[in-house]
Amino acid sequence: MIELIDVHFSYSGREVLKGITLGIEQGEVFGLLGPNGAGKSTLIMHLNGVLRPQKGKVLVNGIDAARSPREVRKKVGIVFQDPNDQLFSPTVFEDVAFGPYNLGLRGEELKERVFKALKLVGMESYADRDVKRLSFGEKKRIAIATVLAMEPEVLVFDEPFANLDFKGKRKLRELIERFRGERTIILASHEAEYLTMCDRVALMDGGKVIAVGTPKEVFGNAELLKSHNLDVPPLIELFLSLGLDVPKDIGEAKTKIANFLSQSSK
Ligand SMILES: Nc1ncnc2c1ncn2[C@@H]1O[C@H](COP(=O)(O)OP(=O)(O)OP(=O)(O)O)[C@@H](O)[C@H]1O
Repeated sequence: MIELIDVHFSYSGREVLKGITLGIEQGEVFGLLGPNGAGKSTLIMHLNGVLRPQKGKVLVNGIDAARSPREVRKKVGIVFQDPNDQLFSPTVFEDVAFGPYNLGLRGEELKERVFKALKLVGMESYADRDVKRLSFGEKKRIAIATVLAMEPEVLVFDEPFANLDFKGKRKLRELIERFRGERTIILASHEAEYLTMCDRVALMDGGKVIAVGTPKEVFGNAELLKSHNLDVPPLIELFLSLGLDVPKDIGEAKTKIANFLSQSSK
């Protein structure tokens, strides 16, 4: 679905992407893990042609993102790290309606699309609210809804869990599970904890891909993570030390522990 081939990018002569080659399959939940400044957001902005590689290529379903950004933007929806970069209308309804309106939706169809997206992030009662007066976490959930309302095939989330409360994080996890396999989902974070639900993870640092593998393969290498200034969450460390696979959430962690205890008592 997405192919990055030797992508290089510099800001004012300083190279921050140094030859990224990466393939992401259709329907995959893919994690980009890397410390601050690794180049995750810069890479993400290449996925819909906001930034263009100075060398190399980004292909979405075979379409060159730099050459056909308009076409690619219909396929790839990006939720930016800071919702203030994404929200600009007076009310929540208008902000969420903006994308589908531009896709040609009107009347009841538009209204249905907006409320469907708001419901997915648990914000349907916020439609008439003034965007400027929302809290940061509320804005973040609305920013997610603005992208969901366009129903893109690829959903990209840059640090989506940061600043969300318990309910916000739960809703986002539910959303990812709901779309698993159906849409391609890319999650960027500097915290491994939020990427355990991924099918595969790429570890990035210094504008390069250092490793790609399952969460077990990548997070299992604690020394590698620490050498790139990344924390190994205690829960992951515990599971790996017991020889168990990394659970994708607390529900799976409970099941794995229960099975482990029943096996050990036999
Ligand atoms: N517009 C810009 N102009 C100049 N340098 C930039 C610009 N945007 C980002 N950078 C620099 O590029 C490098 C990569 O930044 P980027 O935001 O892609 O990293 P990141 O992995 O997303 O980091 P974080 O986890 O902190 O969001 C950093 O050194 C950053 O300071």
